Amino acid sequence: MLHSLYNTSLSLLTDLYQLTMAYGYWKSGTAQKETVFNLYFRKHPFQGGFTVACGLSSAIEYLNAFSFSSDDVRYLSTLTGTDGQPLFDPAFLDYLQTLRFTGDIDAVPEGTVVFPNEPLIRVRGPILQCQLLETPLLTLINFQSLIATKAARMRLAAHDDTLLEFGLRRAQGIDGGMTASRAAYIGGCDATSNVLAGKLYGIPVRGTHAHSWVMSFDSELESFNVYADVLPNNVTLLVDTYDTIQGVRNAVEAGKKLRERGYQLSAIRLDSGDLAYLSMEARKLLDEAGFRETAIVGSNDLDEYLVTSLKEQGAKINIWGIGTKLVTAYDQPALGGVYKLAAIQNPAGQWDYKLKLSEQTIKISTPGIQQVRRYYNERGFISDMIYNEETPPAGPSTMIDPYDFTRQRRFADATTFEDLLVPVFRNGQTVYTTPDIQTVRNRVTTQLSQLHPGIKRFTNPHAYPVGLEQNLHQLRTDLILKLRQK
Ligand SMILES: Nc1ncnc2c1ncn2[C@@H]1O[C@H](COP(=O)(O)OP(=O)(O)OP(=O)(O)O)[C@@H](O)[C@H]1O
Ligand SMILES: O=P(O)(O)OC[C@H]1O[C@H](OP(=O)(O)OP(=O)(O)O)[C@H](O)[C@@H]1O
Ligand SMILES: O=C(O)c1cccnc1
Repeated sequence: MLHSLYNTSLSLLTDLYQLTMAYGYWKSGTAQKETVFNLYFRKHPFQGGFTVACGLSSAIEYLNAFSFSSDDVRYLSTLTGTDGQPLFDPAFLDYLQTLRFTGDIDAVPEGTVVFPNEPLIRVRGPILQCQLLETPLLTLINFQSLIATKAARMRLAAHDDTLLEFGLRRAQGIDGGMTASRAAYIGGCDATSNVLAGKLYGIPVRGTHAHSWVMSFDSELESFNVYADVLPNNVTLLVDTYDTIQGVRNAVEAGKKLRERGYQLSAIRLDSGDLAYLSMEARKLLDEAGFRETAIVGSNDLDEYLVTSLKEQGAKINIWGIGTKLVTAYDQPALGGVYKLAAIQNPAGQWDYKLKLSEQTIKISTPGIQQVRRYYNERGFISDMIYNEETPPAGPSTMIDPYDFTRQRRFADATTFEDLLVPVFRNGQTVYTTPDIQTVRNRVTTQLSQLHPGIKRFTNPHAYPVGLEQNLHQLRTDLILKLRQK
């Protein structure tokens, strides 16, 4: 039975302004207005060409546990405004105590490769509830998608080598460490050093030993022999505490003793110096001594660029231990996912579409009850079209680049398509079976294998085509013009 950090109510894990707006809706009698919000991002992280959606299972747990306890409302009752008077009417706090999520959610399954402007989560329901979900949904999806994407890039760099996530000690706190371990596994790591993540999420755990083990003995060789004695079935020896080449020779000595007992020296680890040169030298020494099966682990501030470079240099590393730069998403510490109102139902039961204007074209939102249609040919997926479910494409449709309407595309070469958002909640009840973590991880592998290599490259990746279906594009354009005229 796996457990999670999100299955107790975390309803106060939100920004105060969500609660003041909720209060405003309640007080003005508009709390029940039916709305649709979309969660999406505008730009891939790491100047990359793809993003891996991650965090939905945490969001589902969060929503299932969503409620305000008497303790929560007691705290809210202590909040005061600028005049020192209570912020919230006690009747509103009573209302909060009975509040549950009653809406619908459609979402892209975890592990799906996604692109800018595509809704990853679409929330439909009373405006008060939808608004309260903005901050927690963004908290859960932004970070996990960021780390899953970073890990997927590491996986692309490492090809078929083993990838170990070693980041807990450098993570952004406990939750940063826990969710990073989960997302890193989904993105393509093979195991984590984080034992609690292993227990809670069912991720394989792996590890070597630290320099302190070696330093605690009078000699390196003695430290290796004792380690091999006590854990003969898990021997990876860290060889760089004093002199790496001598360390490899000592590992070979310890390995020979281990062999006499019927065990194998599983690996050595290099954690400093020139990892290309030292791994090639170590490989020679190991091979000459008959330890051809002994692997070489490389660690030390690695990222996808260094792994790529080291492989190009001919490094003989076949297991990569990656910590800081993975779990902190070092070169881009946040994914800028946003959550925008896209439609409000009017009293006649029709949708009034909503759009946020901006001087920056990229920040103008898109209205509509959005769905994403992904088109495939025999090699993989070739483009995505965002459409309004109220005006679905009838047959082959033209899609239009939201930032340049002269860029249009028809799907002449597509053989099949699939709609990416699937029903997750209906009337507040889960209608989705969360896949196990292995299935999610496999989805990432499959999806990346279907993506053109130009989109996966790290430098100036090719932009995957994503556009708006022509009716949605027209709706958006008309709304922009109308709002600008006001
Ligand atoms: N052949 C190489 N090509 C490019 N970068 C490398 C190579 N070998 C190691 N690096 C990287 O260079 C960076 C600095 O390594 P450096 O050798 O200065 O660390 P170190 O001082 O040996 O290690 P530490 O400070 O942990 O003891 C690390 O990110 C490391 O992974
Ligand atoms: O380098 P990372 O990708 O973050 O991987 C984790 C690092 O953590 C350990 O180092 P330690 O905490 O002993 O620090 P140090 O090697 O930097 O001295 C380990 O030896 C790795 O070098
Ligand atoms: O097991 C290891 O080698 C390890 C674990 C955490 C951080 N650095 C290394």
